[in-house]
Order: sequence, then structure tokens, then C-alpha cells
Amino acid sequence: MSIERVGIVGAGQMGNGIAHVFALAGYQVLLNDISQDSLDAAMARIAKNMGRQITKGAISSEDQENALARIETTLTLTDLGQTDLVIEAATEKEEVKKQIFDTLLPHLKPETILTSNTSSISITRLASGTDRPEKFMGFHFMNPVPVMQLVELIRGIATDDETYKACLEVVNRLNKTAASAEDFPAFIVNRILMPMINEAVYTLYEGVGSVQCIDQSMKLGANHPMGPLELADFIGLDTCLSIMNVLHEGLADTKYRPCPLLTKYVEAGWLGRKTQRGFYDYRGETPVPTR
Ligand SMILES: CC(=O)CC(=O)SCCNC(=O)CCNC(=O)[C@H](O)C(C)(C)COP(=O)(O)OP(=O)(O)OC[C@H]1O[C@@H](n2cnc3c(N)ncnc32)[C@H](O)[C@@H]1OP(=O)(O)O
Ligand SMILES: NC(=O)C1=CN([C@@H]2O[C@H](COP(=O)(O)OP(=O)(O)OC[C@H]3O[C@@H](n4cnc5c(N)ncnc54)[C@H](OP(=O)(O)O)[C@@H]3O)[C@@H](O)[C@H]2O)C=CC1
Repeated sequence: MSIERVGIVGAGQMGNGIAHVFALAGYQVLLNDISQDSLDAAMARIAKNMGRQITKGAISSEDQENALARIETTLTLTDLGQTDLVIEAATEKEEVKKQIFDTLLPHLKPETILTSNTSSISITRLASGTDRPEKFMGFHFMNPVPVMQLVELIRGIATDDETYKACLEVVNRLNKTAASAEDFPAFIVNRILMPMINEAVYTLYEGVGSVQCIDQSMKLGANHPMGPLELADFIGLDTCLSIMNVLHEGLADTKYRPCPLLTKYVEAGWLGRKTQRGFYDYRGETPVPTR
């Protein structure tokens, strides 16, 4: 089947970037969220990030104009019924994702491929709650989407070859690189990355180093582009905690227990960049450690 119209559920950090790359690649995009503010913020973010690409000469202002014209926004989830591919990129909570699928499914065309941008949750389990486990995939972009080359493709136990191949063609049309991950907790990237971030939080929690020293050590000592605590703020501390909980429960190994300090930040609503405060306070000129 040909994929031309793409529906994206969730206009947060990931949803806006996914809409950005699909629109630039020539797809018609329908971006949905439960809040108009999030939709407005997403469109502004997309325009700004395309502006960065124009400055660098990667795209022309005409490309930006045409791409923005290909993105429609809607607060009505069921408007995505006429799309050929749906990418769910809402909050990393299984009940939220299931609720979205339950609402959307009766309106979807039988041939539409349904996917989730989940960082960690079982694709097989998400798929089993739908009417199309054969057409369900994990379609996992990396943050920030316009910049990161990788997309993890994760097949559920029932995903058929036609669906996998169609998603692979989409990744190629986006000029990105697909990595195939088996459907086990947190797949590949987050199975490796998130325990490192959690260990950085333990390093802070146990007083081995300060926020600044921990991040500086990994940037200057291991050539990471961002320190692990800065990266956690960039991802979202709620998402980091959700992923650690999925690893801890899914693999039943105490080595994945989330650091109590991470839980404390999330319980305080200090979720990182998206709430202006996490391990750093972003409300001033430059980020300041909060501890
Ligand atoms: C949690 C999950 O499920 C999976 C995940 O995503 S794990 C997280 C994976 N992501 C990472 O590890 C990110 C690590 N950090 C980085 O790679 C870099 O810090 C970064 C690319 C985010 C910023 O790079 P930088 O050199 O510090 O900043 P800067 O020079 O301003 O930006 C470099 C490029 O990224 C773009 N960029 C920076 N931040 C951006 C953002 N938030 N959104 C979109 N584009 C962005 C800039 O426009 C610039 O693009 P061009 O090269 O086209 O101009
Ligand atoms: N952050 C990251 O680095 C990465 C995250 N991911 C995954 O992508 C998904 C989204 O993450 P991220 O973008 O960071 O999360 P955000 O919290 O930034 O955005 C989630 C968006 O979904 C909205 N939302 C919540 N419930 C619904 C709903 N029922 N219908 C439509 N929209 C809804 C939220 O609205 P509101 O804020 O009003 O609740 C919010 O705007 C998660 O599954 C995450 O694991 C994957 C790769 C990287």
C-alpha cells in the first residue's frame, strides 16, 4: 500500500519533530494533541527548527513554506481516520496509549498501519489490544528527531512482513537509518542508555559528584555531546522514570531499579526542559544546577 497521509498523536517534544521530518519528506501530516497550546507550540517549534536548517543551508525557505503547508493540526483524534500510517507519540504511559488506540481504531481504514514511538513498552502487548496486530509496529525516533539519524523498528510477535517493509520504506524516504530491535523491554538504545542515565542519578544521589561535575566528566571524559543529567532533562525525567520502570518490571532485575532521587524529581513535577526545571533550572539566562 502507498503511504502518503500520516497521522501523529501527541505534539510534544517528539511529536513536533516527527511532524517536521515527515512534512519535509513530502508526506501530508495530521498532528493531533489534547491541548491547543501544545499544537500551537509544536507548530512554532517546527518553524523555528526549520529556520535553523535554512540558516545552515540544509533547506530553502520555499522548502519550509511547502512543508509547513503540509501539516494540519487537530484536537479531534478521530480525524486521523483517513490516514495511511499513524504514529502515536503521546505520554510514555501504557494506559494513555491503549486509550488512544481504543478511541482511534473504529475510525481507521482496515489497511492503515498503526505504530507507536514508545521508548520501551512491549509492542506485542500494545498490538494485542488492537484489531490489527499484523499491522502494528514500534516506530521509535530519537530526540531531537530532525537531527538524529536512527529510527528503531520493532516488530511485535504478529507483525507481518508487508508492514515491516512498508515502515522500512518510510524510514528510507525520511533519509534516516533503521535499526531492527527485538521486542524486549526498552529495545536497544534505551536498554543501554537509560541505565547509564539512571547510574548518573545514583552518582549524584550518593554524593560521588555534583550535577556539573558528573555532566562535565562524561562530556570531557567520554566525549558525550551532552552530560547524562543534561540529557535526562532533555528527554524528560518522567519519560526516563517510565523507561526504568519498564526495564525493572520487564526484566525483573534489581539492577534496573530507578534511583529514588529520579522519582523525587518526577514527583515534584521537575521534569526537565519541558517544565523549565529538572537537574538544571532553565528559567534564567543559562541553566543552573538545582542541587
Ligand atoms: C529517550 C528515547 O526514547 C530515545 C532517545 O531519544 S535517547 C536520546 C538521544 N539523543 C541524544 O543523545 C542527544 C545528545 N545530544 C546531541 O546530540 C546534541 O547535543 C544536539 C544535537 C541535541 C545539539 O547539538 P549541539 O551541537 O549541542 O547544538 P547545536 O550546534 O545548536 O545543534 C546542532 C544541530 O542540532 C540542531 N538542534 C539542536 N537542538 C535541537 C532541537 N532541540 N531540536 C531540533 N534541532 C536541534 C541544530 O539546529 C543544529 O542543526 P544543524 O546542524 O542542522 O544546524
Ligand atoms: N523524550 C524523548 O527523548 C523521547 C521520547 N520518546 C517517546 O515518545 C513519546 C512521547 O514522548 P515526549 O514527546 O517526550 O512526551 P511529551 O510529554 O513531550 O509529549 C507528549 C504529548 O502527548 C500529549 N498527550 C497526552 N495524552 C494524549 C492523548 N490522549 N492524545 C493526544 N495527545 C496526548 C501530551 O499532552 P499534555 O502535555 O497536555 O499531557 C503531550 O503534548 C513517549 O512514548 C516517549 O517514550 C521516544 C524517543 C525519545
